[in-house]
Amino acid sequence: MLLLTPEEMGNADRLAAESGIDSYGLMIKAGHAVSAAFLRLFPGASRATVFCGPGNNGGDGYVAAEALKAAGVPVAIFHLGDPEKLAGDARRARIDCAIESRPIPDYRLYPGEVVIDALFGAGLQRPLSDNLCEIIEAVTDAAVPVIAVDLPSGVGGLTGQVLGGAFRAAHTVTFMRAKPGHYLLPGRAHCGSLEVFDIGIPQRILAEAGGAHHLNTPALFKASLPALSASSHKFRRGHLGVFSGGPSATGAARLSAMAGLRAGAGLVTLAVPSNAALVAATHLTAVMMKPVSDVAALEDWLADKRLSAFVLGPGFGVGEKARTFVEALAARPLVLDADGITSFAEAPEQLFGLLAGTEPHCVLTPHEGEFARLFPDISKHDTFGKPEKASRAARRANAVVLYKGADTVIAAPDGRIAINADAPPWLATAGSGDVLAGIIGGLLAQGMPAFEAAAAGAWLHGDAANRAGEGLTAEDLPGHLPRFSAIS
Ligand SMILES: NC(=O)C1=CN([C@@H]2O[C@H](COP(=O)(O)OP(=O)(O)OC[C@H]3O[C@@H](n4cnc5c(N)ncnc54)[C@H](OP(=O)(O)O)[C@@H]3O)[C@@H](O)[C@H]2O)[C@H](O)CC1
Ligand SMILES: [K+]
Repeated sequence: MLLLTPEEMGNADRLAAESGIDSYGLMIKAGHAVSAAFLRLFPGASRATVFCGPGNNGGDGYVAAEALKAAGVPVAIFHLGDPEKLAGDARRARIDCAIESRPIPDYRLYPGEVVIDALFGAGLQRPLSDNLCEIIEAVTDAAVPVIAVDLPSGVGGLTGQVLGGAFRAAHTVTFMRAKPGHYLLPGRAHCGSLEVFDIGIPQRILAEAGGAHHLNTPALFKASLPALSASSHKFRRGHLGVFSGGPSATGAARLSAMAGLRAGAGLVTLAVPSNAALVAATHLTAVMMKPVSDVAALEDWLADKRLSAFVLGPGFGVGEKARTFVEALAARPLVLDADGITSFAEAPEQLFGLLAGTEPHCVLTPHEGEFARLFPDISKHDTFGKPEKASRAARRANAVVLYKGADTVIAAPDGRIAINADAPPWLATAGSGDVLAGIIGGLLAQGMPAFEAAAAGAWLHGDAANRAGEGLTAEDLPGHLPRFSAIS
């Protein structure tokens, strides 16, 4: 599912106009979609209170106001800025709207009203003024239902960040394609239910205008998911190696290993330091075990070319051993998670050097804190949204970066970005990240390319959590992974 950034949507508008499509016709359809949503969702409203901004978002608001009046709804319009300065389609929409408007400071709460927020959409440039924030706060505190046009005003369509303040909509009507800010946090929490309305811009124009950002749905990775065939053999289904920590820290790696097996790897081996072998062995059945205490033992083991992917990080321990192991593994498909990432906090360039110059085959899975350790300068950039941060990090590391959180973003060095928005809050539980690393490792082991494996891993992880339901523990997740053939 393609997402369009506000800039790309602007390009689509321009291309549509150049191809002869009437831009005012698009605005009419947009405004009518908003009035239809109002009538459908709030048929008993005492008044439609329409806040109209100084650009085309405001234009949509004037069209909606006029349509609601024609439907018999009492309407009050409050404008921001000098309406005489409106230009283009927005000016025309105001002229065609026979309702007197008042300046926004005149607004007072009105019992039973429903607000249409048409202040800013794609054109939001800077934080809202204090005066506007006060009005938004009054509306929010009074629990007045809000329908947002395109985006709740104050939410950045590219980043999902709130600039100063933002409406909390019950419903958002956007046009043609959702924007990243509808799915990234905190924007997602401000949108309420999201309606994507087709105002008639042709698909070929949308495809020409955008392309980098996608919502993470199976359409993005389904074609690359491993398929079982009659000739499948456990060796053909790949061999995943998962590195364990010492005797008191084998649990995290065991979670990864089990998840890798459930994700379809034909064989999974837990590589353990010798002093942890007994502890690990008492907990393993289908997962095999191999003592690998130092880099010499690792290099011996790596001579087995059937080993097709690795997970290093969960419970491994931070330090020199992790760095030397990654040095030995860097040319192979690898998920680097947790301690594996933190081990490079003092020398991120060493890691980037190891991964440079090849087809990207490594997946880094940092949460916010780990991301800041590897990419401190990128992480500090307040104006970058999560996709831009992940994308810059992916280019720098020449690796797929899966930036974890309630709005996980997956970015490839070639610019592809997937936003994962289906994970339930109960997925934030101890060991959940270890399972995610294992799923991705299991998919890499079966030959899936790194970006698709990471996107599929994040989606499968969320899907398993939804199936397992509230109260799950990380151990429950692998057992709830869906059959790949059942994913649509
Ligand atoms: N995408 C489509 O196919 C269609 C979209 N429509 C609607 O159009 C808007 C985008 O319209 P645009 O005019 O580009 O932008 P906005 O209306 O969102 O906002 C621009 C104006 O707002 C001013 N602005 C920006 N930020 C602030 C702020 N924090 N405080 C005050 N004013 C602000 C900005 O002023 P500048 O000084 O920065 O120039 C502009 O005046 C899209 O969202 C849809 O709703 C079409 O109607 C249908 C087709
Ligand atoms: K808006």
